[in-house]
Amino acid sequence: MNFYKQAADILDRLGKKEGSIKGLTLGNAEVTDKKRMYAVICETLKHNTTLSLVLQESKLLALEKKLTRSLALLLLHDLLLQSRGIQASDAWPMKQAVMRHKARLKAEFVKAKIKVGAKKDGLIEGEDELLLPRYVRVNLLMKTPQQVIDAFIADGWTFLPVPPSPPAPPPANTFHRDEHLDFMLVFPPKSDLHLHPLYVSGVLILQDKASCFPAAILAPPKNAYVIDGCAAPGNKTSQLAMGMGNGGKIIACDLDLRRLNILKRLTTKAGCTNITALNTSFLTLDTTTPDNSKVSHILLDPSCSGSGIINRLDHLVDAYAEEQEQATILETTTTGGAAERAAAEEKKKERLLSLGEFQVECVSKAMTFPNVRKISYSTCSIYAEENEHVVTTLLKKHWPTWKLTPRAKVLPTWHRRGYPSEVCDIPGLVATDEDRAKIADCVVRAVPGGPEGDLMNGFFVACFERVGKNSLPGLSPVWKGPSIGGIKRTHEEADEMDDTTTDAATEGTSPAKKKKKNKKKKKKSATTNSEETSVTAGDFASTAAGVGGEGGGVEDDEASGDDE
Ligand SMILES: C[S@@+](CC[C@H](N)C(=O)[O-])C[C@H]1O[C@@H](n2cnc3c(N)ncnc32)[C@H](O)[C@@H]1O
Repeated sequence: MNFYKQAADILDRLGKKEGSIKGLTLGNAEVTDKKRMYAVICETLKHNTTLSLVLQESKLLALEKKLTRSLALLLLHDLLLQSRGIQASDAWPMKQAVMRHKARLKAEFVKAKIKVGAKKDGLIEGEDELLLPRYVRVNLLMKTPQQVIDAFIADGWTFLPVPPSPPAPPPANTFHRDEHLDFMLVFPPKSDLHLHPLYVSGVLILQDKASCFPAAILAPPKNAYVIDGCAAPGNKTSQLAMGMGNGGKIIACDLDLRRLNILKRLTTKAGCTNITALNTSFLTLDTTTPDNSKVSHILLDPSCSGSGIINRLDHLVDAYAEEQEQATILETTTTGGAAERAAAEEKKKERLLSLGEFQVECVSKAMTFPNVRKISYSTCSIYAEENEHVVTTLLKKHWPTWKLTPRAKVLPTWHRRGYPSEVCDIPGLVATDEDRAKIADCVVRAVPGGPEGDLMNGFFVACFERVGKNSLPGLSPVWKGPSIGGIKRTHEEADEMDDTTTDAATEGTSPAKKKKKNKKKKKKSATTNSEETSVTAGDFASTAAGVGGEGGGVEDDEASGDDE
């Protein structure tokens, strides 16, 4: 396809929120010159305000009926802002349609820049930046946060002992520790650390805060067998490895070989030595192999709409989408745009439903591993269809064997929880507002952006725990218990039940031996529990070290693997 037509198609899809900039350009197999495409899309979006005004004032679309709005914007961008002009054959009718009005368009561009207060290059001040902090995960496999803090202070940075209040990005040349994740440092927006020796050597991992939540919540013990089911490009995998101190074993599975190769490169750079990368579908894994049947923890961060991801440019997509919609309404004479809007809305709904089905399938598959006890499910989506609705469907399907891990063990000090209004009814389980609120409280959300948002990408995490193998008629749902205490009691019951289950294997041993074995088991379980708690709940409250490793990773991140 002609480069400009393909670019126009991408702009249209961005306008309909069918993906993110990186996903539709760098991550798009149909695009051959990915870097050029990414640059053209970014630049056109950055100049959208000025170019749209040129389009409107010149009435180009009315004069040249074959031009679409997105194609016209792209061609105007190259005509007005690129010294080399439009890179297409002079015989191409679309180029001719623009070039016929070249003088007029240039004159309108001069006027438009003055009108919108744009700088010399047609860019409005501040239009290309969104002030999110630069989050940096310290790779605890290599250095402690204090060592990194000292290194930055030695470089001339000022360390803030407490984060700004109310929450805001740190001012220029200052940085602080994150208040929820002890391995995380927070720098001012636009801090470019790519050339910093600590980044180059794998000590610093550029990873959004929210994307560190799933591995921190899952927090497998050091010797565990773990699967990261949809792992590439691998920031959450390396966070798991970090939290496990390179102990145990992590099977990192991804369908996409190119992305899996990025995972291998990144996790090697990060010094991870306990990861086996598998290029296969998580959905087809054999749960009965010797390794897989030992798996106790699974992290699932499956493909999603990516609607929560913002980077410095994604806010421009929002503005573009809005303008696109307005323009469609104005330009559509027959239906006033209503039919187009309804069709686009329907398409979006279908896509979310199909993503939701895939996500349910992934978690349901995870629940079939014979010894799995804990599963974290996450998306970088803002839509309930991929979040609360998926969780409710899973509870409906798998209750009472699986329940949600209560807030006390899921980033308890993180304020933003699920939306109760999006928790669906489950007959016999969820019926009242109180039920819905309790379910919503178990899960974590992050609202993208700032200042109203959480100064990070939009995100969602839920954690499921197996209640017991021989479950469980009559066990109260956690949120129907009398209090948080009720939740705890349910956990203890579950642990006891697992003990009972394991006891089946000790049948035939003498009572004395059995007693000894049970004692041993109790001791072992205490050790395991202390390993788990050392990296989970309480630490979030106290911000003690080791919340469970570094992780994150954004679906679209390509060459670097950074969460940008
Ligand atoms: C959101 S991304 C994962 C990001 C990753 N967890 C990180 O933090 O770097 C989703 C990944 O799921 C992979 N995927 C999609 N379907 C899959 C399947 N059936 N089995 C395994 N991986 C799959 C995609 O290739 C993509 O790399």
